Amino acid sequence: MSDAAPPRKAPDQPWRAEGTPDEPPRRSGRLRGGKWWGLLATAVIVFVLAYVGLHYFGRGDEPTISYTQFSKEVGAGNVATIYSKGDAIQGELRDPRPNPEGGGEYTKFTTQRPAFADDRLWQNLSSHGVTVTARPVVQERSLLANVLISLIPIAVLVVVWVFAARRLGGVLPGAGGLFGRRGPPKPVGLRPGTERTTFADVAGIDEVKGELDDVVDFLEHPDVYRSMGAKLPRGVLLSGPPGTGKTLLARAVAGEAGVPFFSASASEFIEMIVGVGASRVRELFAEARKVAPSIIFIDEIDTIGRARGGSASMSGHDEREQTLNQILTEMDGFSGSEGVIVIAATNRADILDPALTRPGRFDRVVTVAPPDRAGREAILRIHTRQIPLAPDVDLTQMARVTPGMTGADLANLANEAALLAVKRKQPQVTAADLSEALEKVQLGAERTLIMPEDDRRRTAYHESGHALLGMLQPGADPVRKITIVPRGRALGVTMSTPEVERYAHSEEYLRGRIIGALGGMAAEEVVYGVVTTGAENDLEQVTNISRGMVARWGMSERVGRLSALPSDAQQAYGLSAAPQTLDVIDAEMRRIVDECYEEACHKLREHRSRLDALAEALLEHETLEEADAYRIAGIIRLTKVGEDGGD
Ligand SMILES: Nc1ncnc2c1ncn2[C@@H]1O[C@H](COP(=O)(O)OP(=O)(O)OP(=O)(O)O)[C@@H](O)[C@H]1O
Ligand SMILES: [Zn+2]
Repeated sequence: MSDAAPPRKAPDQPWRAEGTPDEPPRRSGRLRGGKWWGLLATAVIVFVLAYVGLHYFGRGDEPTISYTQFSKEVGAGNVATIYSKGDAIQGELRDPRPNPEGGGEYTKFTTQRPAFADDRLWQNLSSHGVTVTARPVVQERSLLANVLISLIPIAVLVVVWVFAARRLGGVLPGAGGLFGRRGPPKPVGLRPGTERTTFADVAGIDEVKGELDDVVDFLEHPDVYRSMGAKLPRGVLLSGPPGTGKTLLARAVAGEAGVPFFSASASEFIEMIVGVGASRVRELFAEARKVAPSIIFIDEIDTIGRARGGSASMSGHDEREQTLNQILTEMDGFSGSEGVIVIAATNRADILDPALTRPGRFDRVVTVAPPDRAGREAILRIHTRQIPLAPDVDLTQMARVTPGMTGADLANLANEAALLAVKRKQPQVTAADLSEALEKVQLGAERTLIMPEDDRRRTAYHESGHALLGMLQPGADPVRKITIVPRGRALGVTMSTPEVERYAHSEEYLRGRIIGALGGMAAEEVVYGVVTTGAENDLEQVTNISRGMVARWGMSERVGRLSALPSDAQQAYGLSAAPQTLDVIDAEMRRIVDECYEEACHKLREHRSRLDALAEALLEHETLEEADAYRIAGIIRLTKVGEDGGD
């Protein structure tokens, strides 16, 4: 939109767009546009006030004369015309008279007839040839004036509205619609001098950054990818609890690549009338395509993307579905080389419509977990970059006492501490400010799951049990990472992946897997004597592997070398397992699992000091990488010839 273009009518847009710092013309265009609006609004107000003033108060040339004076002039035959309304009289003389109030002569005048006057005025007027008009001009004028006056508050409101709307970047519903904040994407939210967000502003989620690296690379060099005919992800779904930095990450991807960033919240699409959401989605994508490569960020995608068949009201439901379909249609419509990448965020990935995660849509799902201790320290460093810290502040210690807190919580913590320091008129933020702020933030941060200390300890032992047994089994998949940072419904995770892809598994390997999976429960039993409910997933694994061993892979003497559980194809031919066979399968599975559990407990007792060491290290660091885990457990990882050794 050129600077002086007249306001165009357009639907308001629920998204915000941010240019990049390399696009100054657009930004300054918006600034000048703002001034122009200000000038116009001021001019309108001045004009209205002046007009009203002139018409309403601007009759200083008609002096008010006394009724006595007026009667005298009538009697003298000097009154030419009068206009009257009620008892108010306005009139004109034939010959000018000296003003009784002083100030020269007058011909026009106004006066007021007293209610008690009993002077047969009408006869008097007609006998002296006065033209009498009963609908005075003054009424017409005051009507106009009244209209204008009543317009003033509206005008003021409108002006305030426009300014507020521009300030808030279109957050006010409808304001943009009336006043045409349309045209090319406006870099709202990027004030001059604001630095762009980059990966340097994001800490504690390095894996996630790693997963987004190629997206950045693609946005930076779309031509390279295009000339190779390479297809790129169209949609990335960031899934994780609130405050873990999903929005920040999306913005950082745009910042790293130096491309425009459009952000919208899915809930904003569906607040309005049916059908509007879909058309807004269309507009949003059209705008993003115009300036591609670019990023569209859709927050709270679950509000429109939840699996169909929910209990929403009819119209709300329709609107949601239409909006969702429009998003899917737009994404399907990408040729894949346009360079518009959609990043969506949710904290409920579990309820999303599977249509969203189909190939060609949000086919890359990236989990964003709350940070571990080292991550929290890094985040605290980022958010205290601008804050002068007293020498007694120890961010490492701060990270240690903030388990479970997210990036947003930590940012809030740093800010609260700074506010306290300001209130106390200190030159620097001290350790005392930080710990007081922590109390305040923890009280307020209900959404954060802060695990009680004994639950953390139990989780640390549980994961250490899995990990240690994984490390002790000869030939088991190496342990890659252990963490007690909660992810989704899991309180902790131990990851082990094979060195090379395996296609056939020995019985020993499978038993090792079962022992490892039981390691968490076994550790709880060894250390606490009782087992908690955190092992559901472990038991699922155990069941699957043992059933396979017994019923599929012929690893049980009693069942024999039979495929005792018919496959789908076999079932189609009417094959099913005999009830006796099922009983035997059951008994054999139990035998294997019981043996494995015995062995797990036995091994953990034997290596109790290693178990303790791992658990303590986990409590301290929350996450252990492969090399550290093996070092702390004091286990030398045996590598096969030709493989790269660990550390
Ligand atoms: N990993 C992080 N590194 C640095 N700062 C972070 C991080 N995570 C969160 N923050 C801080 O918290 C703020 C809020 O995070 P953000 O809005 O990106 O979280 P979110 O995951 O999108 O949350 P929500 O689901 O509530 O929208 C960020 O602007 C940033 O200041
Ligand atoms: Zn477990």
